[in-house]
Amino acid sequence: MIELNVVDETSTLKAVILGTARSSGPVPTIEEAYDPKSMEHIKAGTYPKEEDMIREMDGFAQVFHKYGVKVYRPEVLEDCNQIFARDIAFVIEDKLFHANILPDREREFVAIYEVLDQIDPTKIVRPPEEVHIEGGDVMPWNDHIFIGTYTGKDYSSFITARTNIEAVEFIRDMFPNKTVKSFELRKSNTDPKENALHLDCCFQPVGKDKAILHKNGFLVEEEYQYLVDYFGADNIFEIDKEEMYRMFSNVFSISPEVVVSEKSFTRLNNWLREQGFTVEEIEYNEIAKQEGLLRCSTMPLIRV
Ligand SMILES: NC(=O)NCCC[C@H](N)C(=O)O
Repeated sequence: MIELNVVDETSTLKAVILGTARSSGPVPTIEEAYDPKSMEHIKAGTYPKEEDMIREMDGFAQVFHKYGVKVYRPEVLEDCNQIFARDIAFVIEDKLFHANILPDREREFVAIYEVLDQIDPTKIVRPPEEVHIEGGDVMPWNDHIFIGTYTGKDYSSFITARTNIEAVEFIRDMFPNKTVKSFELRKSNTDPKENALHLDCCFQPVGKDKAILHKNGFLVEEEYQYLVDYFGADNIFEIDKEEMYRMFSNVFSISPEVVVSEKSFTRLNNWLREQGFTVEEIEYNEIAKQEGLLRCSTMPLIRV
């Protein structure tokens, strides 16, 4: 049995699901794309090739092996994009939540049955249908749970809005002893530089008390300020629009000391090293073309 345990973003990782780029299907049409960065690359003829994405994900898997992390991969479904394991489910404490994800992505969940079969069924929670939620928007952080959301009346017009107010209330009810803090995120169906697809596209804690943050990803200044005050301005690495677009906030922590990052994120990687982190640099810029990076490709099961 897998004894689920995740209470933060950075404790030492013991078991994780890593998505797969195998059989991810033909290049989608613009109508089939569900994020603006993929759309941009479809239009430009630069959509990533499957073989390149497989190579990048294999590089990520090798880092996990180096650190003794147990890695589960989804069963490969034919012509199905299963790269972003993060969004289909998430673990808080000892429960795995089956996300009510964008309908276009629903098929991805069944493919992790190998993991589901090893979890006590009473620990698997399916939120009610009206609760829209994706793991990229959910971050347990000790006595807090941070959640990205969008509550505008035009919610349904944004394919980039994945977590609604019902989700925030649902998580609040599930964890009455935690502070559930929600953040309104900036959404754009067409401009990836003005779109925080998920909370992890504009914010992520690293180490024990630091965070990467992008102000323009937040619609409400006080909510952005909450994070600055919570971590302290000196502990924040603020990224600009271009860096958000390149997904600087979507690195991934293997422990409070070790962060996996993209090789080309020089400014961030230097800052991380100055702060005393070990930075495991890998290539991931082809996957980045689909508006997701390292955190998005993983679904932690056990951190201790
Ligand atoms: N947590 C994340 O930000 N996941 C990235 C998902 C990217 C994918 N193209 C999507 O739009 O669902």
